[in-house]
Amino acid sequence: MASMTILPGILKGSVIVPPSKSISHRALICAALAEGTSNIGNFMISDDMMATMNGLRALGAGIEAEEQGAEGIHLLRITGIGANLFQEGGEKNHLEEDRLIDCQESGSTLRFLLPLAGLKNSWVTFTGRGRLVSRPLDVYFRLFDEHGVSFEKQGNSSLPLKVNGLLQPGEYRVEGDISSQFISGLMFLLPLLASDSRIVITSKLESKGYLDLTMDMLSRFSIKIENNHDKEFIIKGNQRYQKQDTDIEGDYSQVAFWLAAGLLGGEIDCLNMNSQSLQGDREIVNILQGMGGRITAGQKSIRARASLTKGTVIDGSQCPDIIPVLAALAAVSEGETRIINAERLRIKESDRLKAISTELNKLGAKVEETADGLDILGCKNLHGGPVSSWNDHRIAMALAVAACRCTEPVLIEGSDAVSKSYPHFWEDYRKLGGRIDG
Ligand SMILES: O=C(O)C1=C[C@@H](OP(=O)(O)O)[C@@H](O)[C@H](O)C1
Ligand SMILES: C=C(OP(=O)(O)O)C(=O)O
Repeated sequence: MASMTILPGILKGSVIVPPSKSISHRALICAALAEGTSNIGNFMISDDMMATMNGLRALGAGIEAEEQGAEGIHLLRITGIGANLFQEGGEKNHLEEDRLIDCQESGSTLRFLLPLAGLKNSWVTFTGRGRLVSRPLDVYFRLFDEHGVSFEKQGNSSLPLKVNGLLQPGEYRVEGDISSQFISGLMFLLPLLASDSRIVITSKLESKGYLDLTMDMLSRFSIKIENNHDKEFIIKGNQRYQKQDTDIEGDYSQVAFWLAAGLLGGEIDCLNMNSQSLQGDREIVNILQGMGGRITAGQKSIRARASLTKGTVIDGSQCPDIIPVLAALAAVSEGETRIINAERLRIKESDRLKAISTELNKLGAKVEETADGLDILGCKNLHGGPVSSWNDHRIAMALAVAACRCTEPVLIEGSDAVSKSYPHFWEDYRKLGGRIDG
């Protein structure tokens, strides 16, 4: 496990925000299911992306990557599985044999690729590590029982998991408040089945913006889903993905770190953004402005300038991934902040409510965990000291932002966790003037 020491100081300058991880997963999967070759530009190969790329290769897709510029950005050429997936004995029909898919620590990879294993009558084994082995999968287990897929696992942990198709079309009743990833996963698969299906949402729908991203990418690849007021999704069977070229836009979950850092003392220009994006984490702009942050959003860039931010109430139900960095900012903002409806943060790469409150408090913050969120009383500065990332990329990056307001060095243990979504985070931190040892 690597560690880094961040010396006191502010960040200033401009940064090219990495491409959206969520959109990249979706573009990869759609291209892999299409007939013919699709090109995906501005694609960054992080650990999670590698997991999805390798998983799709195991299912039969061809994926080649060519460097497209600085900082790990690539152009991918994806030869889709297309109709071969359905032809018994087809030349590229790799699903005839047992397949192994290592999802590493990526919840999206596991939950998006699992239903695809239900396209063929052969065993596919899913593995993973870290917290992924205990993140919830019960929704799928129930649906697999109801729709004709066998699975085998050992004891209480979900992984390794062996699955054997064929998933049957029909009615899929899914809770809306555990993970939207189950719903996205079904949306990728159900259009390929021989007859129509519908997904019925049985409780409050959270992380809804991620379903919008899924349906948007599906429609770009010619797959249609009818949305009945986010309560029911009607999906015709026998649809076919059509190849498509696309470029990935900047990531609003990642820009959140740089915007918060900009408000804490410097002035940061964040480039490569799409002001019309469907990403739910675009809400970061409104939340930061609501806290008094001087944020100026243009068509393709967002600027954050040093500001005296104030506490507020933040509802985490639709934008879970930006909560850790908002907690870090709130810890050094004037007054109280309440983060509510954020229970799902407990089932991410760490229990993020526990992780961020524990680590910010080590730095001298005043954060209390509640059942579904955090109560934070802002301080002018934090002192610094040793903290842990809990092996969670978003905790590591949030602590790096908090370090901008620390009077002493901050030692982050497990700083390499950033490779899950943003492998060159520390280089960008340095480019913005951050002083790092290690
Ligand atoms: O679909 C996606 O790309 C994601 C959905 C969200 O998960 P939940 O729906 O489980 O909240 C989010 O936290 C995750 O980082 C990415
Ligand atoms: C929770 C995350 O991703 P995943 O669910 O794909 O592991 C994340 O990136 O914060």
